[in-house]
Amino acid sequence: MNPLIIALSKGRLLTQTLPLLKAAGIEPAEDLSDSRKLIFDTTRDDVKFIVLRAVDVPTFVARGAAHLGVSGLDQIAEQNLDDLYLPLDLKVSVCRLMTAGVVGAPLPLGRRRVATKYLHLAREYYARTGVQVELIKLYGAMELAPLVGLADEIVDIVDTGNTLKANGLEPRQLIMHSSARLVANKAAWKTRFEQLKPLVDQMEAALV
Ligand SMILES: Nc1ncnc2c1ncn2[C@@H]1O[C@H](COP(=O)(O)OP(=O)(O)OP(=O)(O)O)[C@@H](O)[C@H]1O
Ligand SMILES: O=P(O)(O)OC[C@H]1O[C@H](OP(=O)(O)OP(=O)(O)O)[C@H](O)[C@@H]1O
Repeated sequence: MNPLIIALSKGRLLTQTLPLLKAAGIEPAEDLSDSRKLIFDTTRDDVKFIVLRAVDVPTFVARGAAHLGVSGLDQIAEQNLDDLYLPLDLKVSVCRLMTAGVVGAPLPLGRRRVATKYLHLAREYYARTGVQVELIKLYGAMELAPLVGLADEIVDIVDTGNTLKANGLEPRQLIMHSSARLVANKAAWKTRFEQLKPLVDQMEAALV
């Protein structure tokens, strides 16, 4: 059988996932974080890691280019892809997707300008709550948008709230809770069940 491909992303998800994979007997053969390589051997001959941008992990797994991956539920929900199965909540990278705005600033009576990288989830949320919005797609530093008059509100990830506070913003409405999830390709979950199930069970046993 071809090696099992696990899609990971650098940053907080990687740091928090590697100990769980280690508990399942899988470690990278070299340090992932300061390498330019994108495919890595592991301590198991039948397992390889690929390293992607966090936002791309659901795509690789949904299309079967990776069998398993780690992604935030926010990203999974935003992309709303078929063919993904979520066998395990890793209970790390816990955060909330929220609306936020300048402390005390009134909202416009008419259409609200909202800056976010979560276009799909934001559109769904405002439609559900009956608010007319103009969505402005950004790729980062969302907190800046209300400060310079680009937007009336943002939709972004909040954890401690420190980033909002440091920029004079306040959290408003909760859209969803998120945490890191193991994502499996649905077909692979069936065809490779004997290989995947023990791995997921070992990771689950290592959760604190
Ligand atoms: N401050 C935070 N605290 C806890 N979890 C977070 C926080 N920010 C993001 N996350 C979660 O971690 C996931 C990955 O975030 P990360 O910052 O590693 O990637 P990214 O910013 O989406 O991607 P990139 O750095 O490639 O632009 C997010 O999808 C979200 O679920
Ligand atoms: O409530 P807090 O604990 O302050 O966390 C929230 C911040 O964390 C994320 O950014 P991150 O630090 O991942 O940087 P990024 O913009 O590169 O994703 C998110 O986009 C917020 O800006």
